[in-house]
Amino acid sequence: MIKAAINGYLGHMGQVIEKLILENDNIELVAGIDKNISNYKGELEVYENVFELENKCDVIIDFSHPSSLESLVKYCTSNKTPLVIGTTGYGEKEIDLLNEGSKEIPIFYTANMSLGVNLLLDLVSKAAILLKDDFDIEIIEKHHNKKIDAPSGTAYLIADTINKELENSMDYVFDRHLSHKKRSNNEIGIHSIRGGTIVGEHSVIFSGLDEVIEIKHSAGSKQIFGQGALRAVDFIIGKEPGLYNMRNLIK
Ligand SMILES: NC(=O)C1=CN([C@@H]2O[C@H](COP(=O)(O)OP(=O)(O)OC[C@H]3O[C@@H](n4cnc5c(N)ncnc54)[C@H](OP(=O)(O)O)[C@@H]3O)[C@@H](O)[C@H]2O)C=CC1
Ligand SMILES: O=C(O)C1=N[C@H](C(=O)O)C[C@H](O)C1
Repeated sequence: MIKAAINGYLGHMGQVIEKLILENDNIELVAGIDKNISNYKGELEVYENVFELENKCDVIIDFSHPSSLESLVKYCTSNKTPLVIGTTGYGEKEIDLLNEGSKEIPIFYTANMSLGVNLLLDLVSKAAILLKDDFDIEIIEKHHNKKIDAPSGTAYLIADTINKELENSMDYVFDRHLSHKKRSNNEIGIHSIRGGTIVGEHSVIFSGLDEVIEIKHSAGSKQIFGQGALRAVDFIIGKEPGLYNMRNLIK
């Protein structure tokens, strides 16, 4: 049995993953960590600080907030505990922490744990290469009204995947606020919508002369992300130190 702890346990994804672990014969949930546990009345051991974890676990699953990454990486590197991370909203500081930490432990990180979005990444890569000279590229992402970060981690992941295929020649333009000039050929427009209970939608629009291609993924439930995270748990156990993502898992 793989002993797992969840950081961000009381959050939406933390609760979805707890239910999925209960149905999983290979993984056992041994603890939770969250920022504010004063109202918590459940039976699982839950801590406010990762360093309070009493039983060493085999893996920590993190769906929380960028502010917790530093202590997570410190704890996991000290205890040689692999990490599976789905948290988004990371900046340069957090990416540096991931790169440094992954020299000592295996870290699985992706902004989107669904299989579908990872297929979409392959499709948009191919489309970008074929269409780059004649089509404008725009990304629209839609999420629920509880989401803190914008644009979504997945929108950045899509933009970065396209940009890499196009030899990093593209600039990102966000929401076109109060813009009074035409778009240029070398930009990717990124737009965010927030409302209600939308689980997560990402559309990549390639617009050319008299034709438009739209490649779209819609998440119907948060379970698809949770299931991806549990696949990542199975994958990461026993791996050498390094930074892994869905491409490593799916291939
Ligand atoms: N990679 C993927 O496939 C997916 C990624 N995500 C990402 O996962 C993250 C969490 O999403 P979701 O569960 O919907 O968000 P929630 O806000 O519902 O849950 C986050 C939880 O983490 C807690 N938290 C905040 N700061 C810390 C901290 N420093 N240490 C420990 N816990 C902390 C929050 O507490 P409090 O509410 O008190 O602030 C909350 O309980 C987001 O970044 C989201 O974008 C979400 C779905 C899929
Ligand atoms: O916050 C969410 O809910 C989601 N966040 C991820 C992101 O920022 O891309 C993935 C998914 O779309 C759901």
